[in-house]
Amino acid sequence: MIRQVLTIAGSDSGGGAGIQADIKTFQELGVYSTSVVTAVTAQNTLGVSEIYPMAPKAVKAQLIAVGEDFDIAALKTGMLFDAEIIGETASGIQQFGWKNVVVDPVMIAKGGASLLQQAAVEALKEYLLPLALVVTPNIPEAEVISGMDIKDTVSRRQAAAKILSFGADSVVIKGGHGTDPHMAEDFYLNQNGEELLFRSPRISTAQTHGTGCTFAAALTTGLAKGQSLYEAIYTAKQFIQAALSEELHIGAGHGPTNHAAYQKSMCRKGGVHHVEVVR
Ligand SMILES: Nc1ncnc2c1ncn2[C@@H]1O[C@H](COP(=O)(O)OP(=O)(O)O)[C@@H](O)[C@H]1O
Ligand SMILES: Cc1ncc(COP(=O)(O)O)c(N)n1
Repeated sequence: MIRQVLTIAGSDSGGGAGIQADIKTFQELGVYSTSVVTAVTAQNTLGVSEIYPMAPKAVKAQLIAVGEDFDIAALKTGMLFDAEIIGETASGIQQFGWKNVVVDPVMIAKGGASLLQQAAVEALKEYLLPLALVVTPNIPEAEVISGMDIKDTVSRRQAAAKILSFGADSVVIKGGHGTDPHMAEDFYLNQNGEELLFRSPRISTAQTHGTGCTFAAALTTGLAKGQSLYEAIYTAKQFIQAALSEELHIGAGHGPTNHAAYQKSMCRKGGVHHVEVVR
């Protein structure tokens, strides 16, 4: 039977991030996607113009509809917007006993719009992080959650450890916002103190809308298929590398990544992107 996954996230009318990026990624990687919409954003590659959060009871009703009928092998959360929606999300995950929970703590869109209310950060730490198998902040999000500045590899490790103190099994601090001009380096740390670096050549492109959502969705797919966390992160890194490599050039701003590029690269001899793993 096809593996079933769930994304709990916001809608991006521009189609590059949020629920739309997740569903495209799930489809490309061969799992069946269900979705719980937390907010509707009016958004394109130039930015977010308006946000309409769903009523918490509408989020709850969607969670129950999915939970009562589908066998969810893994799920990801994205834009959750406020503390009430975080509360409903955490309750739903607990009610249905869902495992393989990937928390992408979406806070700020690339154009600067706030996708999570400041007051909700505490709710995220208290209710959602303890349920996470892995939490995938980018560098600014990791700084907010940990309350620490990340300026080098030492402070990155310290921030990761602080994030784990809120109860997630593991963390990946994504490196898209890093300062290394040559490498996009994602740092993994788990509760046993095991750490890994997943490194790919940094691609010079402005077509980066939805990179975080796409990476987390690919990771979620790997978990749903029974891959180890290591394999799932590795494949997700290959997926985003392919999606950034073959630009679509859509829209006038930060364009979307190319969700079809990974499958195309699989069909080409030597086309799959190499990821360096440093232990
Ligand atoms: N220019 C780039 N070249 C290669 N990989 C990138 C680039 N930008 C981001 N990535 C990768 O995309 C994924 C998402 O990272 P990031 O952009 O930090 O997340 P977010 O979209 O949440 O800000 C990570 O695996 C990161 O290493
Ligand atoms: C609805 C929604 N969710 C998430 C993001 C973040 O996008 P990114 O993956 O580029 O950080 C977004 N812009 N819109």
